[in-house]
Amino acid sequence: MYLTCVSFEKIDSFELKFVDKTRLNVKVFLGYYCKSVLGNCKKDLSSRNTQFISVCWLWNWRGKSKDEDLWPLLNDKEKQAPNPQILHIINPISFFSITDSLPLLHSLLDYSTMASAASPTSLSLIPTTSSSSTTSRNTPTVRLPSRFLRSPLRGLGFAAADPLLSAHVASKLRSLKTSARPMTGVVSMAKRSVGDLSPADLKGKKVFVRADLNVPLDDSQNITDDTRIRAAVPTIKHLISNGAKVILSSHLGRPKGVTPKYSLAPLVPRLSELIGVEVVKADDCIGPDVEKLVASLPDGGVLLLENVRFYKEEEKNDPGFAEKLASLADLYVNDAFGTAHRAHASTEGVTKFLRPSVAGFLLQKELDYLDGAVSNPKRPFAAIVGGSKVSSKIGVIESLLEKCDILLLGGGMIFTFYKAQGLSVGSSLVEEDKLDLATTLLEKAKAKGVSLLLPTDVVIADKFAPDANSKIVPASAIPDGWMGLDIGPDSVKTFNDALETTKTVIWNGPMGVFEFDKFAVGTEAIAKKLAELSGKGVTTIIGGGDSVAAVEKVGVAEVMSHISTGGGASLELLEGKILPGVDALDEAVAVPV
Ligand SMILES: Nc1ncnc2c1ncn2[C@@H]1O[C@H](COP(=O)(O)OP(=O)(O)O)[C@@H](O)[C@H]1O
Ligand SMILES: O=C(OP(=O)(O)O)[C@H](O)COP(=O)(O)O
Repeated sequence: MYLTCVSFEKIDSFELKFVDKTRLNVKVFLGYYCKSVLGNCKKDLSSRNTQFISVCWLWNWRGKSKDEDLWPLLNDKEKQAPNPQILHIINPISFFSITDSLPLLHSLLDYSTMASAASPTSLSLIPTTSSSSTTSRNTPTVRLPSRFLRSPLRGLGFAAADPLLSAHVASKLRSLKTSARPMTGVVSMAKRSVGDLSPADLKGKKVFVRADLNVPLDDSQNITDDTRIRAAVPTIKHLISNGAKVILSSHLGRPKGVTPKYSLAPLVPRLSELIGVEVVKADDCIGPDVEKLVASLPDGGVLLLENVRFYKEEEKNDPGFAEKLASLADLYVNDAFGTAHRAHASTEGVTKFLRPSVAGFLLQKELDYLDGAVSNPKRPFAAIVGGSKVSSKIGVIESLLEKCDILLLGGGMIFTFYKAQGLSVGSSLVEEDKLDLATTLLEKAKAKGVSLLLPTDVVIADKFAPDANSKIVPASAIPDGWMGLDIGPDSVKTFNDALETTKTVIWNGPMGVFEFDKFAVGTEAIAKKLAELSGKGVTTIIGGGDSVAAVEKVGVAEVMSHISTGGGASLELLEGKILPGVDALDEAVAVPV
């Protein structure tokens, strides 16, 4: 039996068709990632007479062309596999939540029970609108009503790894068991967590923990916001209290080679204080000296490796470098949610060399929360995007236009849009190669009826410094030699009015250079507005190192619904993208049938 979901995006119902007569041998994949589902299917393609149920309801796969879909993941032999149902996995998009899936699953399984009693068979899910080579006029069909479909919804998190559901499906499958061949199990595709490891798995083990300790530092190397360090503590404490030796790794900033300014050394005192253990600091992240420090690490000890981005191999996800990192440890825990959208050596590469590779508590918590809140947001849903990582974040806007009702842009992002509209932007931050994209995005927003608001006035400065001369000008009147460093008061008012109607707001990227008091007004005003909305029951999610630092500075972090340690990561999650750092981790263990 092989059952998979095929693009549900533009359809409101689909059919279940019995397409093949084979002996019943059921394998169920409850999947979040079609990629993983396919990976698992591939393992079994070679074995004859294995059929699958693949219920991959949570992954919203947006393959735009054949090259981007799952087809290329199959090798030539697999593409010609005798099992024709494999074709249906080419572009699976599914939108079910666990709750929605239960009745669906029940009906599938009940129906397959009936069908198997009559004639052992194979199932395939085919959209009603599609034509399929495996559809035959005589195939029995069940039409599932559109209420089983919830669109557009996707998931990634651990909350959905409902063991009850896995157990339920397993018991259903037991009732389908035939003597012909045994059934294999129910695989819930959620990720394995550090909490799933037993004390015996951890005692005396060297654990490579990738955290995101990319905290803001001032010119004197003082930590200006320790949110990310605090967020990393529960996993580290759990490991040391179970007698593990923690080898802690992180990046800081975006250094090009070894740069003392980006050393992790300034984090050691705060980290030690929060963990309650004197953290040892290595001057490198690989090599003989590090190996010696690891060898002398006691059970329950913590060794902080130097900034992993001092090696260019980190961002290149160089396998040799990943292997060197991995060679320091016995197992891997990824707790770096803020960096989970990067396929780097310490977030993705190491998983190829370390088993188990599991998620830390922070990663788990972030996915649990964000998945629920942004995959099915209460509306109107607004996103506020600012900050300085224009090239990373401008691309996200296209997807946000699909999800949001209101999109507010601020920070360094806006000048690329102004310039694209023919305005002069002085010496403001501009991504020249994104001008066309900015124009397209403005047109798309209009066509989709999304309220995309750009600031109408800006605070400009004559230099990038806290003591710069400043003035407020309309967005259309930035003189040469001046740069925009904050949004102006009219824009704050317009943004506040727009936010007034919302039920969910996600914010990533400050509205201005809030580190300088003169240019912090716009950011602080938005922070205060979101705090006020939180008090009225609006879901408010703040993501990103600097955005979180900004709300901490204003003293309103506590009242927000969720403070996320990842800005780019939370936006990519919202986009429906696979986060490679999550994807690479071990799947949760199968429930045997
Ligand atoms: N108009 C601007 N010009 C230059 N830098 C800006 C501007 N507005 C905001 N920034 C800077 O953006 C940085 C934060 O950007 P980013 O890293 O994208 O946000 P986050 O860390 O919240 O994800 C801050 O250091 C801030 O000073
Ligand atoms: O600060 C981070 O991301 P964020 O600014 O999107 O929150 C993470 O540490 C990732 O850093 P990167 O965007 O340099 O890969």
